[in-house]
Amino acid sequence: ESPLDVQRLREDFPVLEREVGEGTPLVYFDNAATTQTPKQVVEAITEYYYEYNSNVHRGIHQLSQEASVAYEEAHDRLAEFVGASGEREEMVFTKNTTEAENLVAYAWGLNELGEGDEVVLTEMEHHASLVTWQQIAKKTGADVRYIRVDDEGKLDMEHAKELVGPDTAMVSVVHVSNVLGTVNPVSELADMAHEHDARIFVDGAQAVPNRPVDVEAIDADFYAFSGHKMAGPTGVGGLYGKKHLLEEMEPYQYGGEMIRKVDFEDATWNDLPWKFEAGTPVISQGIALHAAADYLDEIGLDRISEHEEYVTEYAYERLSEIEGIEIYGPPLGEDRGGLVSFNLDGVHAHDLSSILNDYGVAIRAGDHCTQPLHQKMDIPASVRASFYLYNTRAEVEALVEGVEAAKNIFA
Ligand SMILES: Cc1ncc(COP(=O)(O)O)c(CN[C@@H](CS)C(=O)O)c1O
Repeated sequence: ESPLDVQRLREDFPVLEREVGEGTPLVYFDNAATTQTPKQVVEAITEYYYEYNSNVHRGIHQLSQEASVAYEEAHDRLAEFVGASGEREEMVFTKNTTEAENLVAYAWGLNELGEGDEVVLTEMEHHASLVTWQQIAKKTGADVRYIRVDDEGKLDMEHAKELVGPDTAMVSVVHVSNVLGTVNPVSELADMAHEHDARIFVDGAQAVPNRPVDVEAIDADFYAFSGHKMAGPTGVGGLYGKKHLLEEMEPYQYGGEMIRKVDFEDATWNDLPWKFEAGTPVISQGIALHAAADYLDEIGLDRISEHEEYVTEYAYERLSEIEGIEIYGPPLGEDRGGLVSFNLDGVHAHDLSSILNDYGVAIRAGDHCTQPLHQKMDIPASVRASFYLYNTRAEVEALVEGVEAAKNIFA
């Protein structure tokens, strides 16, 4: 049984009542790309623009005071949401996970990396991490190494032990793979990195929305996530960083809000986290992200995780019954994210996704921003169904029906 009252929760998401095509009920299974947004979050945005829209950072007038307090408290709330005791000083708001990766790659990587240094990634990294560190390594003369992924889509930890060593300066690893669903042993990798005085960056885009995350228990040096993947709005992401690291880092974007004193010769920087938030920040988005964190905590992330497992294992089982289906990632019974990526023999992923669209099922087909992983798996693309707190086992039947239909058409 699911621990959630899904029918009640679905009332918070009007878009889920949508019909597509010729009156076909929408089955939204593209949550790893972006989740839907509950009324409570939309109302937080509306309330901001109707009642206290203003620029932040302490204008003298009342609206600016109210907006500043709300924006600052949103940082404290998201820090708490991921287990950061340093509150706002350890929580930078970015545009998304990708910008968080770039912030650390530029503000930390450009200064800390050089010839002889190594950045250790994994073969399952998203482009937000893989391309970013690959290009920063080119700029600094550092080398990149990739921890192998085995046939079950899990990290080869023996290989990780070989790669992480005295030349390692940074380990950057995805917490939950957006393709395989693999949940990586990020605490173990953090220990390995720290044994060699290296830093670890954890990409939590597919973890923070779906399971309790405690950055201090992991001992992550940096941890990134996106608001739009956790029932929040687009345009805001979170970068957790250990306070002493953020304090040592120079900003990589300059302008208003991030400065303290400026003269014609030089400038000094504002306190954390504002030092890393140049210009007018993501005000309404950050305030809405606070509402999203409250919404998810009210349900309970452990219950959301349990519900996702309930739907995912059913989808895995039902798809496995279809001849010609190949499912990627760890087998059932292992801890995995709320998604199933697969291919149907003889049917290109894009053809399958368009048939599924005819059945009202919204899934993703392509490389999911992990082209090297697909090259390694020797597949041009994959189809991915990804679930969230508002999906049901009954919806999985529409997915199965669509796959069967595609099989009859194409295979
Ligand atoms: C593991 C992981 N890491 C980083 C990102 C980037 O998140 P942004 O909010 O776009 O910056 C994503 C977003 N993956 C989307 C778009 S490709 C998917 O369909 O899988 C992700 O899954």
